[in-house]
Amino acid sequence: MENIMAILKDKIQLIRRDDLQNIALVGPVKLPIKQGDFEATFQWYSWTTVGKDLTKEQVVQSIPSMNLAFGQQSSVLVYGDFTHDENALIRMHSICHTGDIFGSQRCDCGYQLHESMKMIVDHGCGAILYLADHEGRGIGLFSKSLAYLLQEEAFDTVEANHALGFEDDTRSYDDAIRVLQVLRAKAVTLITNNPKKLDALKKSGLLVAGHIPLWGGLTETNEQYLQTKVQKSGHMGLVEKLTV
Ligand SMILES: Nc1nc2c(ncn2[C@@H]2O[C@H](COP(=O)(O)OP(=O)(O)OP(=O)(O)O)[C@@H](O)[C@H]2O)c(=O)[nH]1
Repeated sequence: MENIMAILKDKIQLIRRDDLQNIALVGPVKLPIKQGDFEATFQWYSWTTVGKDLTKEQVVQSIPSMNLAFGQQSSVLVYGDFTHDENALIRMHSICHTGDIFGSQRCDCGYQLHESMKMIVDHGCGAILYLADHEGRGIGLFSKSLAYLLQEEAFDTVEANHALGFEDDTRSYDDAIRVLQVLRAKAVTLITNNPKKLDALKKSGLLVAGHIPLWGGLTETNEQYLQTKVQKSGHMGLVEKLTV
């Protein structure tokens, strides 16, 4: 264990939460990425919650019994000198198994993920927080498949969540913000169309320089989904762009 801790100790940070858990943040791990013509090397961190009293060594010792493959862990891709650069773009991206992995055209998630990675690399500095417990705006993947079936019967995305007994949006940004605060104290510019994400950042006391809307990837199959976000969820941006 001593040998292992000599390697890992400086790569693990324990971040305080207000409850009985802490966040264990691990990284950076060098992550070279290639997506078609796009290539860049990011620094990657992952995090999970752990018992409040655990030391770094106890965290490492307890991971085999934590069944982490059955839960969801979030992560962050960092680009450039994220701590010191004056201007950093960030994206808090809610996991979308169908859009991000399969390239589903029922939503714009895959487009937003890949476009924001390019924007951050073009800008020279930033981070993408990939929030793994946000699937379906917080209802989970299985429930999202049920919601999609209802949407095929004329429910919109918000109505489908409600019909299944969920709130429209139950996502929390608290842990992501705590991680962000460890990685950077200077102001950030958020890539989003969602005012709730912007409010969460501002309320946390984090310095927010502004936001950049990201509309695109519009198709016949996601047009209604995007319209509903503008009409019912208050998403900001260029509404006139929403015509295929
Ligand atoms: N419940 C539900 N969730 C969906 C649907 N389509 C995409 N999602 C999820 O919606 C989340 C993304 O939320 P969006 O409302 O698209 O966008 P946002 O994150 O609020 O805002 P942006 O920062 O502008 O992307 C992801 O977790 C997707 O899995 C759907 O039809 N129903």
